[in-house]
Amino acid sequence: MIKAKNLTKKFKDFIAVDHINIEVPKGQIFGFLGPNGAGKTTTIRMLTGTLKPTEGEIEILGLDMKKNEIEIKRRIGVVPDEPKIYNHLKGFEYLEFVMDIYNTNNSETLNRINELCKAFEVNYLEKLISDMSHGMKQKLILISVLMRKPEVIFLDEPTVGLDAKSAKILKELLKKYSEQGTTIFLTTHILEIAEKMCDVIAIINKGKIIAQGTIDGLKKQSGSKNKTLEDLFLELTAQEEDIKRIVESL
Ligand SMILES: Nc1ncnc2c1ncn2[C@@H]1O[C@H](COP(=O)(O)OP(=O)(O)OP(=O)(O)O)[C@@H](O)[C@H]1O
Repeated sequence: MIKAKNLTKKFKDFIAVDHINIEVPKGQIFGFLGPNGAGKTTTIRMLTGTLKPTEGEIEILGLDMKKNEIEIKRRIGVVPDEPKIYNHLKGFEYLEFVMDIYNTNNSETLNRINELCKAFEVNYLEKLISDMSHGMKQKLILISVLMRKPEVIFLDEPTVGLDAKSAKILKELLKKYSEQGTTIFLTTHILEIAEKMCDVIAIINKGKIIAQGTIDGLKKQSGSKNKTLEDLFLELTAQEEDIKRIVESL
């Protein structure tokens, strides 16, 4: 469903994403982890057609991104890390706008909006987006994506700004959708989310994928099944010694 081959992005001389390979089959929840600045958002932007790669191939839903960008964009859903949406619109106007773009202004979608609003306790669709908090905007974007039931969903740090109940509902919903065949690609800094939700994870560091597999598989490779994902992540990204040194110096 999601394939990237030798995917690379250079910003002038700086290599933000360095020849990475990713393959996510239908119905899988794929977790993309990495320290700040590792290249996660840059990768998502390339996979979703908002940033042109410097090198490499992308295939989504069996379609080549170079030839079928519009078709891919029509069939995927993207929840970006920053909820940048039209501030001058009210919540319901934004949802209507998205329904018009995707040509899904029908009773089925309206019913789904109602259900999703109830689930995420969104009772502020009359408010202007400019007057909404970060979490309120995040929930509006989530609804605008989930209401369309896209076949592939990309989420960049989706639980940031969400209260505990909304975050839990989102996690449960994503699991349910994946069981129904939706393919999910998400980034998170919350390793517990990765551990509980993801079928497969990849860890990116300085633009390169340094580990990829199931969490159990990665633990086995590291030689200790008792390690937590946090231990494994810090070890692989060579941050464990740094942390010891920093804490000792404080
Ligand atoms: N438009 C740009 N121009 C120049 N450099 C960029 C640009 N976008 C991203 N970068 C750089 O590419 C690197 C990867 O950034 P990216 O946003 O992909 O990281 P990330 O893994 O998503 O980080 P975080 O976890 O902090 O969100 C960073 O060093 C960043 O400064």
